[in-house]
Amino acid sequence: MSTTIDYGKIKQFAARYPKPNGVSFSYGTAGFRTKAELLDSVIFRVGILGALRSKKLDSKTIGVMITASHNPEEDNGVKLVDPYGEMLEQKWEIYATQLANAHNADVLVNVIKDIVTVNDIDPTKESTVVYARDTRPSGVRLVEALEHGLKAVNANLVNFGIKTTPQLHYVTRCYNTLGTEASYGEPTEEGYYKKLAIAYRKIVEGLPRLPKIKVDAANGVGAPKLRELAKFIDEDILDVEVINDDIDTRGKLNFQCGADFVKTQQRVPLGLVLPAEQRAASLDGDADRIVYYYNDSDGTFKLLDGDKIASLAAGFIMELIKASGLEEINVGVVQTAYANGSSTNYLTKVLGVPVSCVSTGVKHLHHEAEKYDVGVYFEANGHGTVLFSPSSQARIRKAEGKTPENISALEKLRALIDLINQTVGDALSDLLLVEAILTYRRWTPKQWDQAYTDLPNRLVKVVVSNRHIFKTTDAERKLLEPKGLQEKIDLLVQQYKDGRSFVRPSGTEDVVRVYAEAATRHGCDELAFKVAGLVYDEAGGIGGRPTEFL
Ligand SMILES: CC(=O)N[C@H]1[C@@H](OP(=O)(O)O)O[C@H](CO)[C@@H](O)[C@@H]1O
Ligand SMILES: [Mg+2]
Repeated sequence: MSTTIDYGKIKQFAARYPKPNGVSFSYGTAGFRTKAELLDSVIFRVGILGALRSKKLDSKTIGVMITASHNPEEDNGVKLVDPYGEMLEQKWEIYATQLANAHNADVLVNVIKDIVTVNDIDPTKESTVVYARDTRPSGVRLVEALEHGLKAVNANLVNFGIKTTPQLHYVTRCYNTLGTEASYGEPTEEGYYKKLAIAYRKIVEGLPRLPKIKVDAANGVGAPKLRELAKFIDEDILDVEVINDDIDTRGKLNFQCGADFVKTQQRVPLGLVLPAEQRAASLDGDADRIVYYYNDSDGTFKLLDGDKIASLAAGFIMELIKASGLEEINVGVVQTAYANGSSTNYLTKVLGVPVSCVSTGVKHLHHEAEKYDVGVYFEANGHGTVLFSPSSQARIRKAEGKTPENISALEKLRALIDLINQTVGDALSDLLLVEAILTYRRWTPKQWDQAYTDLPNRLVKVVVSNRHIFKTTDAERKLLEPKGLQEKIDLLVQQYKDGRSFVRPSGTEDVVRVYAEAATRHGCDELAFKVAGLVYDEAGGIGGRPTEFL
């Protein structure tokens, strides 16, 4: 089969995937995401872009994931994954947007020609794309559109089937490191489970097992995959019950369950009976996020979110590094503006770890975390992981340790390097990470929670006529535009003890998000709804002013 680009063939294929009229697409924080019925042409074109990216990068394998994560079942989305499992390079996001918006086949071909010329791509190079989808029914049709895009440019297709998003990131890195010194593992689903299971055993072996954990899988792909993973881990070291595991009944995916629901509603998901002081966790629809929680003895719901996980992980890793006798391995934590103020305070003041704040979106966190020897990054919503730099990995693997304490800590650090999916936040890998730390520390969820108390916080959406007029600075914590709005927010914030509030346009939904926190629940809610009211009134609110806005 010829590998070169045949523009006539592209035009023929493209005719089957006309761009819908009157819609404009944009490759945002999480790739393209919208109603599934609008996405056929977009995904067809993403196939073409994936192949071009592979050609550009010396025929490395590129990943494509079809999912809309925690969003409603009728939505879908797509994102490209670079060779080492990272998010697509930012410069190429613009090409994705240009391709998606080309209004006919001729324009499409011209955009492709431009990408080839500007990037000096050798069209005759081979290209390979590995792809997967979540359990959404629309995924079947959209995978076909992707395959047509790939065939239009004679790419090699590797269908990875129904998988979690982090599994696709994992396998992409595995393919590109196969047989090298940096080999990330076996490029199969089974290889993924084995790697995690072996590492988990190394940390918890010989320690008393924790009580059973219930995991809400959001009726998504996490359900069968967690069950599969559990098969590789003996019951004597992990006791897990998967709930909300119905991936066949329409309308159930993420419906009143899952990590996003639990985080935003601050209550247990549908279908979960949770006795006091027992821990449970929720995954999101593509299993790249996880949050923990429990009910206190008086019935109060307590959330252990991404900030709590970051604090738990950073504390544990710092302790191991100290015990290992290795010197000068620095640990840092990366958060976004949505991190609870109490968590930042705990990390900096109690753990004494440097914390950086970056813009929302995994790529920003990941990039910043790479600057540390060990970079822990988590979004408050439960997406995150830990990155060990190549040099810190080499040092940890090489060190022999002088004392039994050194040796034991080094063994655990080595196991952590394998346990943690370093390509991207991974709910299954993070679940095992948290379970391993809790087992090691013999902590109940309440003991874990005692590190610090979250400031009451609230997230509110405001629907406006054009969210693109909102321009931010300072890791999205301040508004530059609309002019004058930030000053008014500042005046409101000053009225509340420990008050903090910021406004930014969402990168995944057509809304503006308002975040507020303050010393009391009443104060926090009042601040959030006053700022939301301000945004609605002064920046083009539409669709009726919600009654709770002040
Ligand atoms: C407040 C919030 O949770 N924002 C989420 C959401 O982004 P927005 O740009 O806020 O829509 O989706 C992103 C992708 O999943 C995730 O990275 C981010 O944390
Ligand atoms: Mg997700």
